[in-house]
Amino acid sequence: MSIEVRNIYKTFGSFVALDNISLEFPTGGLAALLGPSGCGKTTLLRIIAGLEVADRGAVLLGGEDVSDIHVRERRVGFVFQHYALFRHMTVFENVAFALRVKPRRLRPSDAAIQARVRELLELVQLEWLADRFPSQLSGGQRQRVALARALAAEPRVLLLDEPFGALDAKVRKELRRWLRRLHDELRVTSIFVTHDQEEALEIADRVVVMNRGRVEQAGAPREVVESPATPFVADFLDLDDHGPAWLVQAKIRHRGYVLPPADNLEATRHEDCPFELPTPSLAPVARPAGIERTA
Ligand SMILES: Nc1ncnc2c1ncn2[C@@H]1O[C@H](COP(=O)(O)OP(=O)(O)OP(=O)(O)O)[C@@H](O)[C@H]1O
Repeated sequence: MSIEVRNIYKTFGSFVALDNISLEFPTGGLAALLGPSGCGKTTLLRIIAGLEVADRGAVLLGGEDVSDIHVRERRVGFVFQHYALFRHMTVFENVAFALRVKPRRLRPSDAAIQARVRELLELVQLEWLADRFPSQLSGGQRQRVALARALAAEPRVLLLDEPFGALDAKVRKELRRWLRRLHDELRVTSIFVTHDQEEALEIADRVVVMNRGRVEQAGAPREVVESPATPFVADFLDLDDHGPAWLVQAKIRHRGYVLPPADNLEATRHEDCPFELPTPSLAPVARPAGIERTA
């Protein structure tokens, strides 16, 4: 289901948190809201969810204006950075919760709930932990349970606010790739919030760069990296860390280097290169002798 926001304006007192935001998120996409702390990412996500009300503007799900529809009726799934699981419930019961609290006439039978929860736990690869309690899980496992729980309600769209923000870098990297694969399988229109450029560029198919309550640029990762629309975007995407192969190559081009032809590429390290090169498993990088300065 598509998501659209039209002319969203939101203030907190005299502070303008969102200043006339209009965006479209096509059905089945995985989009990232990217920007520095305080730029309005979470506020926009909460308005889409129905957890926050905009002063002006509209939210449309599948073309239908849901601005006045209560969060419960929007059928939106959320996963937050610190979205606490119910501590006194097992993993299984946490995931089953959304099904058990449905009104009686919509509630699946016990057998159907069992089957659905097993299926979801299998999807997030945690069926072997069904009987554990949240305190017996790692942070990454907890977030996967939170995702399974969000999916249990069969959301029409999925909103994730820094879902892996509290995890260490390695787990975070693994989980974001896993999320991408899961999304490829499910194709539920999803938006996630992050302040991590690499995370957004690596897994999203559309990146919205925000700054001070405004959209600076929205486009495919390659587009925002290769053709930043504003100085802010160029500056914000100037990554210290390496990213995927095409991103590293784009960075090389932007810094005044010309890449040698592809068959001349090999994984190596070059003293002149202004940033750390990726490991061979991540990407091919330029052979030292093949790199020419353009300026
Ligand atoms: N309930 C509130 N009352 C007053 N100001 C708020 C409230 N919620 C958010 N803000 C302000 O609105 C701005 C946008 O906040 P928001 O949480 O959307 O930013 P963000 O981009 O998600 O930041 P972060 O990456 O730090 O989570 C911030 O300056 C914040 O202080």
